[in-house]
This record gives sequence, structure tokens and C-alpha cells, in this order.
Amino acid sequence: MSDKLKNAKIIFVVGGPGSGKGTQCEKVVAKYGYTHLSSGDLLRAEVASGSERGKNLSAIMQRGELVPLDTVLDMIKEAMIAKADVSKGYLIDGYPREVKQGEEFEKKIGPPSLLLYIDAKSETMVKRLMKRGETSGRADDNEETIKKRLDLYYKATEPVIAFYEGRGIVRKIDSEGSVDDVFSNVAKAVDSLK
Ligand SMILES: Nc1ncnc2c1ncn2[C@@H]1O[C@H](COP(=O)(O)OP(=O)(O)O)[C@@H](O)[C@H]1O
Ligand SMILES: Nc1ncnc2c1ncn2[C@H]1C[C@H](O)[C@@H](COP(=O)(O)OP(=O)(O)O)O1
Ligand SMILES: [Mg+2]
Repeated sequence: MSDKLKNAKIIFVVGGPGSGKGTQCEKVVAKYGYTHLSSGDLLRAEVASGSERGKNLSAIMQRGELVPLDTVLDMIKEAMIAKADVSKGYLIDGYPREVKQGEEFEKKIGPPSLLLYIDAKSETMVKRLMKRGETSGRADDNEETIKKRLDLYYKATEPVIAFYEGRGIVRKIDSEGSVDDVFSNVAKAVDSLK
């Protein structure tokens, strides 16, 4: 356990690909000043660095699969420590994507105070990702990979919700409405933390 993160306020942001996690996190940062760490963004930065590790990660992500737990957890922990002196709290976006990731995170860093479950219909997520794919330049925003990512989400990530529901820290947010309507409910959930 790293002392610097001992009492850090941690919010897990969990939801399917294209549910709106990143969009809502940006609005939480603007309003509350939290530190937004997106597992996907950290991984894409590693890929962009051209490192050997990045090459391996890129192949996995293009297949819509999960990268190794230790890799993504170490990257998140490193990024959290780097901001520990200035952070008001952390939005961990896109992690955990399976129950054992949550367990490992809690062993190495600490427990979450809240889990924001960003919930959208499958067809909505596909529609949004296909649209995002027109401009994102992401190798995983294509029909075939989107399907794999959705399958993986329902199989591996939805059990994360149930795991934390047992602790009473899950706030389910309907993400079908407009960005602002969704955010008004996200803000209520974050305010409940104060
Ligand atoms: N409430 C919403 N209504 C319509 N489009 C949305 C909404 N939230 C996000 N989007 C769009 O859907 C795509 C996926 O959103 P994003 O925040 O990247 O989701 P995630 O991080 O969960 O994959 C983006 O192009 C984003 O602009
Ligand atoms: N916690 C995690 N464990 C394993 N792989 C992860 C991960 N977070 C992200 N990845 C990999 C698999 C994802 O399909 C890919 C993109 O992640 P992302 O940017 O969070 O996707 P999205 O924002 O579209 O939901 O990176
Ligand atoms: Mg995202």
C-alpha cells in the first residue's frame, strides 16, 4: 500500500464501451476538480510512445480484449502517485473491468468510496462508438471490435457492479439522455460523497 494514496478519495467509473464514461468524467473534473485517470487513455499513451510494451498492448486492444491486470494497475497506480500531492480525489475511468481487478486495486492502493455505473443500451453504445470511430482514430472503434468489447463487458465487467453493490457504494446512472441530463445525476451522486 502506498502511503501517498492512503486516504485518497477514489471513484470507480464503470460502464460499457461507448456508455459515456469519458464524457461524464470530463464534466466531473470541470465541476469538482477531481483527477481523471482513464485506463484506456493511459494505455493508448503507452502505445503512442512506441515502446515494446506498447506494441503488445496495441495488438490486444485492437482485438477488443483486456490487457494484463498488472500492466494496467501499475500504470494507474503510477499516475495516481504522480498527482497525489495536488489531487482532490481520483476518477478511475475504465477500471476495474473484472472483479479481480477491483480486488487487486484494493490490496495495492485502497478501497473506492463510490462506483458510478454509467448505463446505456447496447444499441446506443454501438451507435455512439460507430460515430466516435469516424473521428477518434481509435483502432478499436470498428464494428467487429466493438462487438467483442461489448461481449467482454457483459461477461467480465457487469459482475463488477454486483460485487460492489454488495457494499452499497454503487450509483447507477442512466446514460441514455443528453450529456447534461446524465451529468445532473452524476453530480448528485458525487455530491452524496461530501
Ligand atoms: N449522453 C450522450 N448522448 C450522446 N452521445 C454521447 C453521450 N455521452 C457520450 N456520447 C458520445 O458517445 C461516444 C462515447 O462516449 P465516451 O465518453 O467516449 O464513452 P466511453 O468512455 O464510455 O467509451 C463519444 O463520441 C461521445 O461524444
Ligand atoms: N481495466 C482494464 N483492464 C484491461 N484492459 C483494459 C482496461 N481498461 C482499458 N483496457 C483496454 C481494453 C479496452 O477495450 C481498451 C480501451 O479502453 P477504454 O478507452 O476505457 O474504452 P472505452 O472508453 O471505449 O470504454 O483498453
Ligand atoms: Mg472512454
